[in-house]
Formats: sequence, structure tokens, C-alpha cells
Amino acid sequence: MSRDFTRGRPTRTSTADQRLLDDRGHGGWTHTDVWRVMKIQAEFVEGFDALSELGHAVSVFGSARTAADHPYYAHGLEVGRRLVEEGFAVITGGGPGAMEAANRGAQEAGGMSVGLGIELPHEQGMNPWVTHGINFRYFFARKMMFVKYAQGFIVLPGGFGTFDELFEALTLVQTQKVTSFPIVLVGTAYWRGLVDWLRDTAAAEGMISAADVDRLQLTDDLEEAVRAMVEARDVDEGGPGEGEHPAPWGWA
Ligand SMILES: C/C(=C\CNc1ncnc2c1ncn2[C@@H]1O[C@H](COP(=O)(O)O)[C@@H](O)[C@H]1O)CO
Repeated sequence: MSRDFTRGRPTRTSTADQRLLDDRGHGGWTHTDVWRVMKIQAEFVEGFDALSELGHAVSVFGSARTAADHPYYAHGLEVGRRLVEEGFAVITGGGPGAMEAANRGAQEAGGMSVGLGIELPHEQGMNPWVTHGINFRYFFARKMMFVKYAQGFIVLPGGFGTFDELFEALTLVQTQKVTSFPIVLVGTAYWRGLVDWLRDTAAAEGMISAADVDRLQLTDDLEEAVRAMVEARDVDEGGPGEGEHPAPWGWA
């Protein structure tokens, strides 16, 4: 099943996010923004409706540019597969690269492979390994779904989009908007510099707490990454689980 909020509408040269953010106070409230609020509300409602019975899930992030022959793609494949074997649905941005790898690993393992696509100026479309796709117009609505329906985040090497998703999660954890939410960075060589900077500069200068940096788990061990998600699920459930998905999928 694929829910596509943009389907059937004429192709436009700009995205909904661009029109919302670029329209800085030009009388938009009376003429346009009211309708935007309705569309935004609809996106949240439809997202909640589509995902509410997903059961345990993990969001996997990473570069849209990771090539299929790169070792990071292989990591994405294995992460997707291992998560399904542990009873998780896999949620990604539904795009190419690392997202595709994780969706592919999940689909090939017979699991639930969710893609939360985003309307972009150069539309890529959902990768073919997504079994349950939802297309969003607005980044902020989509980003909330990544957190609300996931047990934790696994973050593969990536660029600005991945950083955005990572730092949003870190902020939510730091402000205790979400609790028992593991964030695992896969790829020590790639992420080490960032983590060192967070500790040696940002924390050393008092901009952040060292304890918050410690919340980031850095590893090359994919089993360890997935185990962190299983342990978080066990904590949520008050004891070790059986690796079974507890809820019916419930997708219409
Ligand atoms: C740039 C290209 C395709 C863009 N397509 C995307 N589709 C879905 N989600 C995306 C896309 N690009 C970025 N994202 C989100 O950000 C993260 C990756 O961004 P990064 O800058 O590449 O690290 C990812 O987790 C998505 O949620 C074709 O090259």
C-alpha cells in the first residue's frame, strides 16, 4: 500500500515547503496560510492514521548519495535485515542511497519497510524496496513521524539531511521530549570527528553537556547497533521481549 498525499495533483515547479517558507509575510495569512494550516493538519492526521499500528520500529538515516557498491550501502542492507529479524519495522526517508539499502535489507528479510518520502524540487520517487510508503509535503510533519513511531535511531554516514535528523533527535533527548531513545552512529571513522568536536569543543566550552554527548553510541558493529534498539524496547516493555512484533500491522 502506498499513501501519496501529492498524487493526482499537477506537477509544480516549487515544493509546498518552499512556498510556505519563501512567502515571508506577503499577506499570506488571509489568502493562503489558512489553507496551508488545513493541509499541514491533514498531513499529521494521515500520517498518524497510516503509522499508528506499525508496532515496534526503528528509523534508519543516512546519505541519499551512498552508492550501491559502497561498504556503507552494505551496512544499510545488514542493518535493515537485522532489525527485521529482531521484530522491528524499518522506517527511512524512502529515498536512494543508505535509505534504499535499509529498506532493501528489511524487504528482503520479509519485514515491514516504510518510506516517509518528501516532496523535493528534483523528485526522486520512493525507492523500490519500500513496502509501505507515505509522501509528505512538509519536512516538519515527516520528521515528527520518524521520532513518534520509532524505538530509536540508527544513523549511517550522511550529509546535511542526516545531520538534521540526528540533531533533532539529540535535541529531543536532551530536552527529555523523548526518553529511552537510543541514537546509534554507525561508522566510527566517519562520525568520530564530529563526536570528538562535540566533546572537546562544544562540551568543553560549556555549550552542551558531556553527558548528552555520551548518549550517542558510536560503533562499527551492526549487531551492537541493533541490540541497542532491542534493549530500548525491552526497557519500554518492562523486560526482555521475544523478538516478535507485538501488534497487528493494521494497514488498510
Ligand atoms: C539528493 C538525492 C535525492 C534526495 N531524495 C531524498 N528522498 C528522501 N529523503 C531524503 C532525500 N534526500 C535527503 N533525504 C532525507 O535526509 C537524509 C539524507 O540526507 P543527506 O543530506 O543525503 O545525508 C535522509 O535520512 C532522508 O530522510 C539524490 O542524490
